[in-house]
Formats: sequence, C-alpha cells, structure tokens
Amino acid sequence: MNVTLTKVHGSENDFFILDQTQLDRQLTENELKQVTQNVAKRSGGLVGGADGVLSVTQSEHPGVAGKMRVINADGSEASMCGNGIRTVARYLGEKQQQETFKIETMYADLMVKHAPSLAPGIATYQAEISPVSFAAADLKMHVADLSELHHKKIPALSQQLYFTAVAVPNPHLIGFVDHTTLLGPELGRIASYLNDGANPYFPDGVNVSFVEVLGQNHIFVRTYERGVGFTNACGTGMSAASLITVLEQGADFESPITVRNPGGVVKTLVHDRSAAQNYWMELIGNATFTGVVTLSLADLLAANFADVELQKTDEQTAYQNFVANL
Ligand SMILES: N[C@H](CCC[C@H](N)C(=O)O)C(=O)O
Repeated sequence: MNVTLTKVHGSENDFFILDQTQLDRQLTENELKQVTQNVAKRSGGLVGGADGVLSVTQSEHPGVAGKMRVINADGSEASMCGNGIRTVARYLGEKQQQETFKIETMYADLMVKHAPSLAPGIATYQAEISPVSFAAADLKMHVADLSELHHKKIPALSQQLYFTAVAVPNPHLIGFVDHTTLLGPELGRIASYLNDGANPYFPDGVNVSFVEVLGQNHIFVRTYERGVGFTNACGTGMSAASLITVLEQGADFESPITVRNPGGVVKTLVHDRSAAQNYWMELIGNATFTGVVTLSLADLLAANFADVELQKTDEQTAYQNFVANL
C-alpha cells in the first residue's frame, strides 16, 4: 500500500497534506501523532520536514467537501490553521472540481474559495476564519482571573508590552511593537515560556504574535507558534492580528488589510456580523504545492524516509519571484 503526501505552504508555513481517503484504513490517533512528529523533523524528517501535517478525510456533514485536522510538528492537534486551510481548499477544489465550498474543521464548517491570483503562477485561495472568541475559557487562559484580555500588561511577561488575547478559534496572544522589538529576542523569550507546558497563564500553550503597524491597513506580523516555534507565517495569527488592529489601532472593517510576514504577504478582511461584535475574518493568500512524495504506508509508519524523494513542481520558483518583488 503506497501513500502520497503533498508538500504545500502558505507564506512558507509548510505542511504535508495527508489525504487519508487514499488509505484502506484510517490512521489511529497515535499513528497520526507519531507520523507527524517524524515527518515534520527538519533534520531526519521527510524531505526536509515541515511545520505540521494536515490530515484530510471525508466529512459526514452534507455538502461539505472534506474534513481537515491540523497536527503541529510536536504532535499536538490544533482547532484551525489559516495557511493550511488554503492549501487544503486548493487540494479538495482541484480534486472535486469546485471553486467555492466548505471544509469541516474542529469547531466549524468554513467557507473557502479559489481567489484571483496574487501574482502570475501563484495559486491563491480565500478562507473564512471563524469562530472568534475573547473568552478566557475558550482561550484556556488564566491571567489575573480576567474573563477577557484587551490591551493589558502582564507584568510577569513584560514591563512594557500590552497584550490582547483572542481565539480564532485556536488561541492567540497579540502585542503591538516597534520594529526593533519585532525583530528582537522578546517574542521568543515570552512565547517559549508560555508554551513550556508549566506556566500558569496558558497551560495548553498559545500562539504569540508581535505586530508592527506599517501604515493604514498595513501591518507586519511575526509569530511563535504553539506546537512548532517560530514559523514563516501563521494564518490564524495574521487574521487575529488584523482583527485586533481594527479594534485597537484604527484599521478598517471590510477593507483589505495587507499583512506582511517573514514568508511573504497575505490579505485579510475583518467583518462584524450585523455589527454585533460577532467578528469573522477572511484570509487570502497563496496555496503553493511544492511537490509530492510517495512511499509505502509501512515506511511512513516506520519513519523510513532515507530513500524518499520530493517530486517537485515548478511553483516554488514562481513563489520566490513573487516574494522577491514585494
Ligand atoms: N500552531 C497552531 C496551529 C497552526 C496555525 C498556523 N500554522 C496557521 O496558519 O494558522 C496552534 O497550535 O494553534
């Protein structure tokens, strides 16, 4: 039994799509976790590793194209992945010849669609990011018994920075910083502490993003991700940052926000359903397929990757040209 995995990225936040509908049995929970930990390793992993695995299976929900599960490089499962769902949207859309459809995720069936290309050769998809919650319970956050955290200092983390916490629905902690702080060591120091599994504030961890405002509806977002560490981009992090930039920094609802990140750029739109503070976002960006790998299920499960090669597409060159001209 051979398995084919598709190597993909959104803003260079890279994953393997594991389409389990090709298997004659579903992987067990432990197999999925172990496979992810093994293939994701940057050294000794599968064709250079990845930030995680996006598992695709049938959805039981009527009219929904498929179900996506997000497994971080450390084997932990997340409720959502903004860069990842764009690539799964392309994968399912091309497989099922659909342009606009829904994908089942842990807490919601989310609308996705094939969008106009950001640049020649850049497959571009748009995804609904939802549901959104500020509730501490939804964030599994314990900060001074606060029910919500909006633009507040957490002295144990920093004497200078203000933070806002929001679930989209995975948990994000957002801080606005100047350019020096954006690139400095603070993000790694704070985020590695909050993801140490022992801190009292986020026992389950949290994705932490520093945001530099570059202009009206124009930000730069750098993220340290729960379950991974620093990534080139975090789609839910950029969506969460866009929402907080609208709520706290004067960016506009319903207008495209340009979000630069270390891996490239995306566009976001922040919506408020019937102005009832019922927020949702749209995330628009590349869904690049860099290649496919095929190996036996036995080799995948046993982490025998030495002889496996990535059958490359020509898309990475187009993506690098796109980023070079930003
Ligand atoms: N590390 C995240 C999941 C991946 C999210 C990120 N890659 C994205 O594009 O949204 C978490 O544990 O919540």
